[in-house]
Amino acid sequence: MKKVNNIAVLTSGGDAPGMNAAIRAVVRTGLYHHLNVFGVMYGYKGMLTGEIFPMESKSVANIIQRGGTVLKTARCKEFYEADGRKKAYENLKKFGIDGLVVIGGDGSFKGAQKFSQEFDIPCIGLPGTIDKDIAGSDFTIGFDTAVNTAVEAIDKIRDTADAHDRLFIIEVMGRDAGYIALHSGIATGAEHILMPERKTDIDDVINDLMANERRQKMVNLIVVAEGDEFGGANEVARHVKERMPQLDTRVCILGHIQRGGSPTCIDRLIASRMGYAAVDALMEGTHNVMIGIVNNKIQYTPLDKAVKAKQKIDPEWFKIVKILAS
Ligand SMILES: Nc1ncnc2c1ncn2[C@@H]1O[C@H](COP(=O)(O)OP(=O)(O)O)[C@@H](O)[C@H]1O
Ligand SMILES: O=P(O)(O)OC[C@H]1O[C@](O)(COP(=O)(O)O)[C@@H](O)[C@@H]1O
Ligand SMILES: [Mg+2]
Repeated sequence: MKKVNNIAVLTSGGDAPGMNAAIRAVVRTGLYHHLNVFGVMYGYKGMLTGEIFPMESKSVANIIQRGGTVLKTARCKEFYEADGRKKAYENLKKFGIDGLVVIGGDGSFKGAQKFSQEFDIPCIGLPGTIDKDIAGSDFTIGFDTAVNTAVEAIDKIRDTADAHDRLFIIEVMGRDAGYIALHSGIATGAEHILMPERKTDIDDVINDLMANERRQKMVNLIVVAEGDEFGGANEVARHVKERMPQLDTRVCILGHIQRGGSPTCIDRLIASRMGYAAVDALMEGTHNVMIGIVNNKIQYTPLDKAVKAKQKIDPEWFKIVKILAS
């Protein structure tokens, strides 16, 4: 059964709440199976600089509830180049590492895919990103916490919007994916949700705002994903102010607050389960897959498929938004 002896774990790309719970699960499961477990600091950057150290059970004590990542994270330019990846491989080999768990987002998986094609170190990916821009899993580690943070913030914005009869245009994170916008927008009763997966029709937005004004619905919330092709909250606000200068319009960009904080129960659960499954996968000799959870079951997706196929948003959601905000 045991195809590996020395495994390493790292976190890469944007941090996400629950990454610590995933690290803990990988370390403790690895030790349970008598593997040597190494931590790599700062993602691929630490592989290049050789910041690699042995981990024990107590290295991951008291972290399940903490946001951020105790292994730190980074975006690493050198890893895009073959020379950089070779240097990283040589460093891993110095420690005899024969299996790697990469906790990160789509970019990290692209890197892991290249690395595992070039060298004889199998990689297992765990989807750790607030954006949920990865196929092969119903949830990504950090998404639920980020959405709940956004919901809490938007609820507060609604209070002040209501007090002043204002339109608020709220920008949430999501570089290429609108899931945070969709989930937080529906959960807070937003009038419009704008996201990269769907072309923004600004006339439609303005027409709705005009209709709301006619029927004296004065509080309006528009949630925009930062990656919306129309240009984000400021751009939307510029158009609205031009066409409806009488509206009292404000912009609020939620920003990095969405990346921090104690992970929700869901994020801790999926991180723990995925971390455990990652070690299983390495031990049974499975190579270069992402561990996902689909319909509450662990599912393996080849790394290249996880990053290529974007999750699709069911158009019915937009109908729901429109009906419920009417
Ligand atoms: N196409 C690629 N080839 C090699 N390495 C990559 C590639 N894309 C991303 N990476 C590596 O993964 C790191 C994290 O990717 P990034 O897109 O910033 O974050 P995330 O993994 O959260 O999506 C990058 O800084 C880089 O080191
Ligand atoms: O913290 P940075 O480097 O400014 O990156 C911001 C980006 O990271 C994210 O928070 C998460 O994206 P990744 O998971 O791809 O790292 C995006 O929503 C956002 O666009
Ligand atoms: Mg990404």
